Amino acid sequence: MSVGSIRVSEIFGPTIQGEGALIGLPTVFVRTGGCDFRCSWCDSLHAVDSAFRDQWIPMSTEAVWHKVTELSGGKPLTVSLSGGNPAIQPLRPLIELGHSQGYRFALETQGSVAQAWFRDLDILVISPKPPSSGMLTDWDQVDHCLHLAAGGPEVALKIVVFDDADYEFAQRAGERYPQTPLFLQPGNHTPPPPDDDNARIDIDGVMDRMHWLVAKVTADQWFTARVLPQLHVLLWGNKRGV
Ligand SMILES: C[S@@+](CC[C@H](N)C(=O)[O-])C[C@H]1O[C@@H](n2cnc3c(N)ncnc32)[C@H](O)[C@@H]1O
Ligand SMILES: Nc1nc2[nH]cc(C(=O)O)c2c(=O)[nH]1
Ligand code: SF4
Ligand SMILES: [Mg+2]
Repeated sequence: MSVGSIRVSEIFGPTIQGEGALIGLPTVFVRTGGCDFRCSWCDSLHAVDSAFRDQWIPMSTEAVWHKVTELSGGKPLTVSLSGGNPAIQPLRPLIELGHSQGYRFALETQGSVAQAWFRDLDILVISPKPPSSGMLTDWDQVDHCLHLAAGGPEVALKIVVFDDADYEFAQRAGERYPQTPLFLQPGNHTPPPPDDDNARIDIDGVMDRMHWLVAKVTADQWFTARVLPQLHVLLWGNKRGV
């Protein structure tokens, strides 16, 4: 991979942002390839598992930007940077280029890698990984991400919840960052078959966890938490590129 190139798994859209603070907002996704985590339930393994490495294309900033402007018809919108972990890619020049043309940038990351350029984003979504993921969250790194973003983007936390232990993890995150909007997202259990466009999902399970989560936050009087399903999963299941 040449210096400065971005490892891209897929660029798609416009679609709507299906998760969290920007839910429903039209967006183009740039999904980078490669992740320093391997969550047990990751729904984007095609951008994580090295078995898919041959599908990750090193692209120049200009080439990525050309595709984004083509998909958006040159009309500025919010670009969603996801992955994999987009924080391990050299994205500063892309953000700079897009801003010069009136676009906005949202980035989703697990909070394991902090970058000075987080400050240049418009929205930073940190999604610390709860126990069910099998990953360990390093809160010092999450603190560092928030520290570097201070004075820059809007910041939100988005925590996937499958069970009680995950819910308690989310509560601790809420206590640690009382000023930061926090979104709870029910987990989608179905193992994602990344190449199956008609991938079926456990919609009943997602809905059960959604009901359960609403009951939990209201019973606990956790009145600052926001509970949202993955809208794109409700609409399109595990289909890729939507
Ligand atoms: C695929 S990740 C990519 C960005 C980054 N690696 C991260 O985890 O934040 C985007 C979002 O999808 C969430 N996610 C992944 N698999 C999921 C699943 N099976 N059910 C619900 N949310 C999931 C992640 O927790 C994260 O908030
Ligand atoms: N529509 C849509 N919304 C999303 N929000 C977060 C996504 C992701 O995989 O990062 C995602 C995605 O893949 N599609
Ligand atoms: S951190 Fe994000 S992309 Fe990486 S394995 Fe976990 S959910 Fe998937
Ligand atoms: Mg996804």
